[in-house]
Amino acid sequence: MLSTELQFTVVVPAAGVGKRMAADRPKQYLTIDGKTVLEHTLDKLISHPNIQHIVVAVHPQDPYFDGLPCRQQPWLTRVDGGDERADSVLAGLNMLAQQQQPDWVLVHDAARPCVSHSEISQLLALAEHQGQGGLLACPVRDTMKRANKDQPSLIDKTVDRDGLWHALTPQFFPFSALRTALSNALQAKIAITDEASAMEWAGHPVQLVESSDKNIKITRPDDLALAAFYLSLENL
Ligand SMILES: Nc1ccn([C@@H]2O[C@H](COP(=O)(O)OP(=O)(O)OP(=O)(O)O)[C@@H](O)[C@H]2O)c(=O)n1
Ligand SMILES: C[C@](O)(CO)[C@H](O)COP(=O)(O)O
Repeated sequence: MLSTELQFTVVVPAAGVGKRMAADRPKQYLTIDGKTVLEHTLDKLISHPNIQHIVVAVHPQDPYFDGLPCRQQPWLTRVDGGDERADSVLAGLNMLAQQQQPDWVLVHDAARPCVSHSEISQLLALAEHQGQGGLLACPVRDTMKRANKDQPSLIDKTVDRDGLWHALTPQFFPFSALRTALSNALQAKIAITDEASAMEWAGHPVQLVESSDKNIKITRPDDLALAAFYLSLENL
């Protein structure tokens, strides 16, 4: 059990437009049980006993965020997001660097409201025992195929799934190392789709912490009902 003296800050990238969801608004503002996906995620995070502050990266022209009841909470800071998720995360890290320079930082997708406190605690324990950062992940369970580049509906080959994992969030790293790695990777035009890939590129070891596959990222239309189902299980 983590000591509650250990308190952490989370950067939540929430500046996406949700193209794949194809809804009338960005998916983080779609609602489940009368609450937006973003609010579900923020409530889940701030109710964890070891989380004290959240920096949310929001699209500069976002018309929804300022209308959320939690907007005035002292534990919440807004920052303008960027063109890509990695730019939004870096904007949050740069905001934190001006305020507090924490030892460690969590990064968690706004679109992942189903993460559990126990999974977050398992990840945070890396700060006490390993000293190396890591991410929540779940092992691949299906046979994996790579499509033919020229004929995408044709299989090019089967990919050995042994040792393959789905990277999820939160991802948890020493603050200064992550900010440097992410900034340098973006300057080098490296394709960065999660924080771990920046840390890997910079040569840091990254730990895999097994997570439930309930910790889905709401991405496509069917995901919203699935997330609602998983959230309903939390109240049983
Ligand atoms: N420029 C961006 C792009 C994405 N995100 C956030 O990163 C998380 C994961 O990204 P993704 O699922 O790809 O969200 P979208 O980019 O909105 O989805 P799409 O790719 O379908 O447009 C989401 O919480 C999203 O809001 C962000 O903060 N800034
Ligand atoms: C960070 C992430 O959720 C880990 O799987 C994923 O890389 C986000 O990718 P997206 O294309 O921005 O959804």
